[in-house]
Amino acid sequence: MAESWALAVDEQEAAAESLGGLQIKEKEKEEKPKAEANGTAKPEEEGEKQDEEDKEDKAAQSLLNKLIRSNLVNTTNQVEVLQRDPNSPLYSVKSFEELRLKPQLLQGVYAMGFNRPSKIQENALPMMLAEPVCVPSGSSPQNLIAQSQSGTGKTAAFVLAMLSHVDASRKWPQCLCVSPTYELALQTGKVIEQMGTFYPEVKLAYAIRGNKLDRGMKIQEQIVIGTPGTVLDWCAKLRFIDPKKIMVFVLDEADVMIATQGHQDQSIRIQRLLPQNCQMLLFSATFEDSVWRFAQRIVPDPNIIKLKREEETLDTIKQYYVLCNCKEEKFTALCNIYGAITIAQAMIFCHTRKTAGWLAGELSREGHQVALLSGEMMVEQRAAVIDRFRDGKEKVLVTTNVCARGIDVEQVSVVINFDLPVDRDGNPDNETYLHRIGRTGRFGKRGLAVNMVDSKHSMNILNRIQDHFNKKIEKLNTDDLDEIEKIAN
Ligand SMILES: Nc1ncnc2c1ncn2[C@@H]1O[C@H](COP(=O)(O)OP(=O)(O)OP(=O)(O)O)[C@@H](O)[C@H]1O
Repeated sequence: MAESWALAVDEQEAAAESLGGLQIKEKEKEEKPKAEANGTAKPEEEGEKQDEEDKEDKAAQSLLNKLIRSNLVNTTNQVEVLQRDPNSPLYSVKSFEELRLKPQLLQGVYAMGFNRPSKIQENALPMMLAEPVCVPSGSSPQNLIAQSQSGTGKTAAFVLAMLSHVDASRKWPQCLCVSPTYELALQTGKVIEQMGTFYPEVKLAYAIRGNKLDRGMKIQEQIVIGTPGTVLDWCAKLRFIDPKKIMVFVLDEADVMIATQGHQDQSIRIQRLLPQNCQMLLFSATFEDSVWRFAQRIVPDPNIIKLKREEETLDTIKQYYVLCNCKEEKFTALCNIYGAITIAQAMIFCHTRKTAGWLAGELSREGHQVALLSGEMMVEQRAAVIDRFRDGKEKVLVTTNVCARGIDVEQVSVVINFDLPVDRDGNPDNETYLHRIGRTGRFGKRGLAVNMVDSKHSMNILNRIQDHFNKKIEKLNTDDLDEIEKIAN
């Protein structure tokens, strides 16, 4: 059985490599990047301590979301629009034709399988495409700050705006896009290349570490995408780009940007080099005060578009807890649950990598097809594991919270908190609890959540979670098969 577990891991890793993430991985090896952006582990130190250091990594999470997302996130919420000039009519479009795009771009949009603009695109696109971009000095173009959760079509929107604004006959950079990390820049670059498939005259350059150019060179590509440090060097120190000729400046993932030391200042310094009539566009998945303050420094006189996140609720979830004394007992309880009810697919959350690894091994020995998401995996490997699980190739996904934050696997109806979610100070992490087991209105299917409690402390955590949501979490006796069977009905 141990071999089969090892085989399963090999298989998962092989799947990850075939994803094409390899290219990034090799580059990373060459250039010895910091561990910050790619979700790779720090040098191997055994044990729980390291797991605790396994801190949330916004950039890695954002990349993971991009890698596993193939569709738009649907939301029933309405877009809020604040126009710079409240007297001007509010334009929104329901089709891409209405935007009068260049035929090559319309073809690119349709080839990507987009039939109609997403909610955020309906309002953002007409604003961003409003002509002329280069307005006479004295007035400014339509600047935009847009916030909506990941997967709502922001990247596609600003890529289309950049491609629409370039003059392909001019051989110098006209659009500049900054992304928080090397990997995110590559990912957005791919979207630019894809959408521009039928517009080959427009070229793209990557201002990212490792892309060394000869001194004195001038970039001829019309669009440049990169990370703040390299973009700033290329504009200011090395002068590969004449910032005064930039017409559109995009700052993507502002919330991730400000979480990285130095990026905020570099972005502001880039922005200061740009001409007054350059269109400034800023995108963010979240909009806490710090992001808002940053946005206002980068984007003068903005239009603002916001789309609220679809809230998750516990209304359609049956919640239980099981009392145990140790992890072995928790495992037995889990086996009893599996023995009593049919579980199509389940996600199991552990606090540490070590527990997750142990549990995955035990489950595998019991004959389950198990997928393991672990912190030492590269983001591309994690994406491949999630893809396989979504395709039903494995029936159980064991993971730590850090790895699974923000991931939606719609078909999962059973969630097991093998360890309860706590924050770094050991207090209940209500938000994570809700996110693990909650459902949005769209997936209002019934779900089942089982919490394993193994100490007074975790009982206390559970009680506090229960009080916070004001929803009863029932006790379940997993030694009583009849009782377990009932919860499935
Ligand atoms: N109008 C559209 N119709 C159909 N699919 C779309 C449309 N716009 C974007 N998509 C697809 O939806 C997914 C999410 O879009 P996009 O990456 O632009 O969102 P985002 O808000 O930028 O999210 P993230 O910040 O995670 O990148 C992508 O797979 C993209 O190809």
